[in-house]
Amino acid sequence: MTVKDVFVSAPGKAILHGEHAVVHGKVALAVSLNLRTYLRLKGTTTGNVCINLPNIDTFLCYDLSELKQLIPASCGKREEGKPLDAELMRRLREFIGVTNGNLDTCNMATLSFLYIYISLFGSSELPSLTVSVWSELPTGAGLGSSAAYSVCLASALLCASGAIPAPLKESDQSARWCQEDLEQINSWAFQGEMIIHGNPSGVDNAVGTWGGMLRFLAGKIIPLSRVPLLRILLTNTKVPRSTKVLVAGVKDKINKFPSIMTPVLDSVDAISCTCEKVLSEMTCEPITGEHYNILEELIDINQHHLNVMGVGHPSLDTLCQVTLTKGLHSKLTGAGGGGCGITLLRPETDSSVVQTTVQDLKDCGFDCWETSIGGPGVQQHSPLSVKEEVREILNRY
Ligand SMILES: Nc1ncnc2c1ncn2[C@@H]1O[C@H](COP(=O)(O)OP(=O)(O)OP(=O)(O)O)[C@@H](O)[C@H]1O
Ligand SMILES: C[C@@](O)(CCO)CC(=O)[O-]
Ligand SMILES: [Mg+2]
Repeated sequence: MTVKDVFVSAPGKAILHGEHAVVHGKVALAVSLNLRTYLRLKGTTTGNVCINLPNIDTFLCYDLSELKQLIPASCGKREEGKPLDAELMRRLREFIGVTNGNLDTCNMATLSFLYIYISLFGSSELPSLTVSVWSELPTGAGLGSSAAYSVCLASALLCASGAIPAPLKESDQSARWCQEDLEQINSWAFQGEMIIHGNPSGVDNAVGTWGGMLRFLAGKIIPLSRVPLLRILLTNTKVPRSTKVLVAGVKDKINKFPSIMTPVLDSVDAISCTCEKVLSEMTCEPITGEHYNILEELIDINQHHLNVMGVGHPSLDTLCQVTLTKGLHSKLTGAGGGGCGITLLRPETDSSVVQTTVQDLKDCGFDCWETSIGGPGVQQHSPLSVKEEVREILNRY
């Protein structure tokens, strides 16, 4: 069986409010970014499955006959959206040589690819193919790189397996799937996130799938269509961290001090709800300085709560202090522990202030840029419509 070629992309995300609390059933507000992950899947006749992940220096090929041995009897009987298939996970871990629970960058990415590939094709015939992924997102920095990766894998492999149609018509440059297909992509991407994150809430893969701004609560996704245009500065402290480890740390703290941590999570929930209310008011009445004052105070309070949860970092404190000297308010975004932060810019923030702030943050060794938010969710592309720089990288493999 030779599968058809597929080219897809999915956006990264920034969480405005609710990271970590969302894992424990609280509201999160998240928004897609204009930075994307691109995946090219090519049908081959080599008898191999190859995966090229240049962002993480991973280039691997597996013989189909080896992979066939890993297919568990349960394959094909399982529905998407269910907990991971423990037997397939056990076999895959053994196959790629992971015996303890600690998965490094390369193993996590490889495991989630092989898991989705075998789950989707295992009940029929494993096809020979090459998957290459390249991302504009920093890997493991809080901008949802794992979710964008999982959403790309899920959409391309579902499409190649025929489980969902390819939406792209000959004359199109890019196309999106219908709601039902997006739900399937989202739930397979969630499986990928389970392998990478351990215990994900699903907010990141939902943003990667649907794009725009979302309210997320216990798996329920509500797109927020009426939101004001927000100017946001993104800063990558470049301090490495693992979402899986940070999420597990917050859980331990909640288990250790339930009566202390529960009110903190409830307060974060109230912050997300208040922020949503203010954003909605800003679309139906004239925007005032007071709206921005409230948004800034919410950012400050949430940043303190995130420090209480133990997911702060001295580099993030520096970000908050440096931006505050310019009258700007920042918080971490994503899992914290380093990684990225967001800074809210006011409409009247002068470009000279933005420039000097960016320079001051760069002088701290950080990457910093003004970003546009609300990019489209997962898309299929005609290869020629993709930016030349991305095409050139993916064409190397
Ligand atoms: N471009 C990519 N190529 C291959 N693997 C990737 C890529 N992007 C992300 N990954 C996988 O995702 C892991 C990083 O996920 P992690 O959840 O820790 O960070 P994040 O998703 O960037 O941040 P957050 O979850 O806080 O938003 C990497 O270790 C790797 O396994
Ligand atoms: C830290 C967290 O809340 C957000 C990571 O972007 C984890 C999750 O929701 O899965
Ligand atoms: Mg992640």
